[in-house]
Amino acid sequence: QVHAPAAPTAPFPHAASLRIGIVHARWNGACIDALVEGSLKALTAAGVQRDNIVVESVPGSWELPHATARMIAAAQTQASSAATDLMSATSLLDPSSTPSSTSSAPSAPFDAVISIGVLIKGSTMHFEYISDACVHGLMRVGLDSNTPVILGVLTALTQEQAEQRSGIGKDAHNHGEDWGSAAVEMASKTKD
Ligand SMILES: O=Nc1c(NC[C@H](O)[C@H](O)[C@H](O)CO)[nH]c(=O)[nH]c1=O
Repeated sequence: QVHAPAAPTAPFPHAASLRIGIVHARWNGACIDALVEGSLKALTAAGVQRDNIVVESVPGSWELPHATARMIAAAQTQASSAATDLMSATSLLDPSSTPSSTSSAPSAPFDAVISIGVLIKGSTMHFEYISDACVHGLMRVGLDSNTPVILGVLTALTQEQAEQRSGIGKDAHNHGEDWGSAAVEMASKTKD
């Protein structure tokens, strides 16, 4: 089994301020739980604050592109509307004005999102169609939103393959850890 290249050793100075989203499907729950935990482990080990990681779930991998797009868009809208409120409340034209409410600082958009799903081949072509649509959909969401979307979708031919890549079993490797490292690296690139 080929492992991802080691993450760059350079520390990521912005890690403590990064906001990371994780969207995960619920099919094949044992693998999903392990992959999410592996991603969280790598993110926090790199210095990302657990409070800055938002985790959401969807029924299956088919729903990942839509949910990922909505998670990114919601955070961007919330951040821009909060910033607008702040600006309108402290009008530069009227220095005496003060913020109307003690609103907290605008919530920031996500710096990267990890989309996690586990697809296992069955006896029909369902697996192929969902896998293809999901992977291409996630690529499009990342490009359209200009937010790094990390591909955390296992497309396994057998249960054993899925478990091996979820860190379950002898000599298994949890790919969730690689996805967490990739998220920090890509998110940091937009901060540098
Ligand atoms: O069928 N197998 C799988 C699956 N099917 C459900 C699909 O993603 C979707 O949720 C439903 O079709 C409803 O839209 N979803 C997975 O994540 N893994 C699978 O292995």
